Amino acid sequence: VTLAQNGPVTLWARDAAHVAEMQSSRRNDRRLPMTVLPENVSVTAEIEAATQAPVLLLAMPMQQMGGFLTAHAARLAGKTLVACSKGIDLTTGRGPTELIAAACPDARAAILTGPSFAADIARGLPTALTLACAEDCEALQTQLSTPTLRLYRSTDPLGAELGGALKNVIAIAAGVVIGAGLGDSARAALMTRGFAEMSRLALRLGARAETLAGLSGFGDLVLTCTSAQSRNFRFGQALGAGEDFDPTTTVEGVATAKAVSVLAQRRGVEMPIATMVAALSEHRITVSDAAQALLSRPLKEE
Ligand SMILES: NC(=O)c1ccc[n+]([C@@H]2O[C@H](COP(=O)([O-])OP(=O)(O)OC[C@H]3O[C@@H](n4cnc5c(N)ncnc54)[C@H](O)[C@@H]3O)[C@@H](O)[C@H]2O)c1
Ligand SMILES: O=P(O)(O)OC[C@H](O)CO
Repeated sequence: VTLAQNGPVTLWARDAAHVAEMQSSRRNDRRLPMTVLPENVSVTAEIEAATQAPVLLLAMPMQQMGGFLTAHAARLAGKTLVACSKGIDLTTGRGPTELIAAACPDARAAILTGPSFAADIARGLPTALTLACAEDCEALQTQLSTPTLRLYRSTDPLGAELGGALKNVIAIAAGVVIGAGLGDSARAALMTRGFAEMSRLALRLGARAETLAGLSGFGDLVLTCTSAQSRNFRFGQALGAGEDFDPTTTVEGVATAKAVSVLAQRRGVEMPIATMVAALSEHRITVSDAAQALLSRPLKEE
């Protein structure tokens, strides 16, 4: 919707019936109700039509990205592929740009990530994101920036995608704290220690500290841990309150917590909050036992 301010956009959906619905109503009520698609957004179910563009934004759930890339690798060859997904692939332990590099070695991979609710962007509310690519991406930054979407470029895609992935895990934990009535002070402590955990793992994997301190890490962590617009936060809140949550809602932090726990153990990095979120999400531990386990850890320097 926002990129249509810069020129024609093709929106691809797999389901022809849903495409027909969107073409006639000019809305995607299932995913972005109340937003009318601009005239120069054309909707198609034909992947051939969608992959005519030189630049493609990949915005499907993280655990679906690998399959999509493999299925369409030939059509994606040589394209600029901008991943918008946040997470770590459970099967390979890879982030979005690594999945792209593995499936489409001659495509140019970038990650677009940061504090952004789709509904805010679609409403034209001011939003800032990180666009990270291994090589300089100044032209792409200009092409994808709009009057209300301000992109900052980075050459640290690893750091940017780890920030986007890990913040979802901490956001679940923040939701649990609020849902369980443990209070705002506990949430602030958890966000701070969660940021320390995110940075510890990301730097061990080769990311830059300044990337984690930027929009894709700190910025997205603050947004997602403090807003009920966040599905990860709301999922945690329901978990903390012992309530059910709609299983059809995309909650990227659940799979990411699982993937991170394995990654952290393999690399010998302490990730107590992520490990606890994985255990809570799988109902292997109660909220009170999880809180007790975190609070009773040995005292240490900050
Ligand atoms: N919604 C937001 O505010 C927001 C903001 C920034 C980043 N993201 C990220 O975008 C990614 C997608 O999440 P979302 O919010 O759009 O979820 P969503 O549940 O709203 O929509 C997911 C879309 O992906 C499609 N899809 C599912 N499997 C697919 C496949 N195999 N191939 C092609 N399309 C498929 C679904 O049909 C649906 O249209 C996530 O990684 C999320 O973290 C979301
Ligand atoms: O709804 P969430 O929790 O997936 O958050 C959406 C975006 O990632 C916020 O930056």
